[in-house]
Parts: sequence; C-alpha cells; structure tokens
Amino acid sequence: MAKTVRKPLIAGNWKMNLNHLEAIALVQKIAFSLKEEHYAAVDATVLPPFVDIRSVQTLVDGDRLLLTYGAQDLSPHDSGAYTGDVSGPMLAKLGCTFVVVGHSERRQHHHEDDQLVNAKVRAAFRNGLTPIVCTGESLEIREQLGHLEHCELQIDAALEGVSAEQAASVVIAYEPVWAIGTGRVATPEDAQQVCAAIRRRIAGRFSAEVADAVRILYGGSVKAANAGELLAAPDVDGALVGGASLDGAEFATICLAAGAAGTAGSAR
Ligand SMILES: O=C[C@H](O)COP(=O)(O)O
Repeated sequence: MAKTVRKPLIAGNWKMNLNHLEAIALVQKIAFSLKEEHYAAVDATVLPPFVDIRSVQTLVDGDRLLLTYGAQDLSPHDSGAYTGDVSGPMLAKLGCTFVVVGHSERRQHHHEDDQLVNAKVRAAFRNGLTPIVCTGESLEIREQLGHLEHCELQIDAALEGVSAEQAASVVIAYEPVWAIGTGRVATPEDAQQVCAAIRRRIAGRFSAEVADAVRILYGGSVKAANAGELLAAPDVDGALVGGASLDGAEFATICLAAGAAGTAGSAR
C-alpha cells in the first residue's frame, strides 16, 4: 500500500526537558533548519512542557512559522477543582494543535489506565485538539508474542465512543516500551507489522476510509540515522521522537527524511 494520502507527521516530545528560555532557543534552531517549502511534504510539531507553551506560541505566531505545537497531556475535565491539572480549553486557547494521550510513561508513572486514556481522548476532541494516542507493549508481552493483541486492545479502548469523523483525524503512535529511550530501535519490519495491524483494526471498527486517513507514527529511539528506513515502511506515517527532538538540527533532519519518504511513497 502506497502512502498516497497521508502526509507524514514528525512530533517532537520534549518530555520534562527545557525551560521556557531553552524552548525558545530550540524552536529558533528548528526554524533555521526547516524552511517554509519543506512543510509541503511533512507536518512538524513540537510538544513542550506546559510551562513552555506560551513562549513557543509567541515565537510561532510572531515569526509566522509553519511549525505547530501541542501538549504532552491534558485533564479529562474541562475545568474545576483538579489541582495541578491543565485542561483542554486552556490548551486550545494557547493555539495547541496536538495533545499526547496515553504515553507509556504516564501509564507507568501516573497509573493511567485505558478508561482514563479514553476520557482524555474525548476531552481532546471536545476542545478541538487532535490526540496523539500512544500504544505499545512491554518487552515481556513482546517475548510472549502478545504485542499485536495488546496494541489493538489499547487502541480499541482509547477510541471508545469516538465518532468515525473524529477517528479519521486521530494520530496513533506505536511505541514499544522496550525501545523508548533505550537506543534499541524496532526494525522497520517490527514497526510495519504493528502499524498495519492497528490500521486493520481501525478498518474493522470504523471503515476502510477512516483507516486510510489515520496517521500512525512509530516512536522509540528514532534518530536522523534510522528515520529514513523506518519511515519508508508503508504503514508508518511519521515518528514520535523523544531524545532526538531536543536537538534542532537532528529534529529537522528527521522531518526532511519523513518528507522524502512520503514523496517516494506517493510516487509508488
Ligand atoms: O514520545 C517519545 C517516545 O517516548 C520516544 O522517546 P525516545 O525517542 O527518546 O526513545
């Protein structure tokens, strides 16, 4: 299957790194390397910590950058007595495009379960934000060959109650837990197998048209050196990049590789 309709997306998840001054410096570096003409072939977005978003917004708006930005999490509630939480309306007001939901680090360190992930997906849609829904198996599940079913069930749960129209706009990120921050990257075949299975599941649950529209990213130790081969896989529509997104030139190189892979896919 060629990548005829899906524009590649590279999302830089900064995790809990960079204060707002460092955020400005990084966006400036990305802007230096990623020119307006490059955005015809790839969408690029950064996902800074909450406290950096206003600074990133000011720079993106002021310099009319085509780079988008988003958040790494949101509350399932839109307002109220939820100390420490940040709501969808707040992120929308800051001009966020995307919000990560269900990252394995939140599932692990904040005990987020499938029900909460689903509530956050619905909060994102309610507020005009595009959720980047993460799924991925542990090493133990992979060794027991349960990875496909594990990811399919996580995606089923995350999209519970979501309309076909909303589902078509969702972004899914397949991130095997054993590949995150470890330097141990999945092979293109591993990534393709799971991304294709997720797409088939969405086709069965919604429709072939919805499945064809959904962008499925791979995440886990993506770098400029391995991005090209991962992004060439037919069902891999981009990458959720952690560590390598903290280097502006490296992030831009990954974006350019995605643009090239997308262009090659359309020509097939
Ligand atoms: O959200 C990004 C992923 O967790 C991947 O992180 P990484 O590129 O540092 O392995």
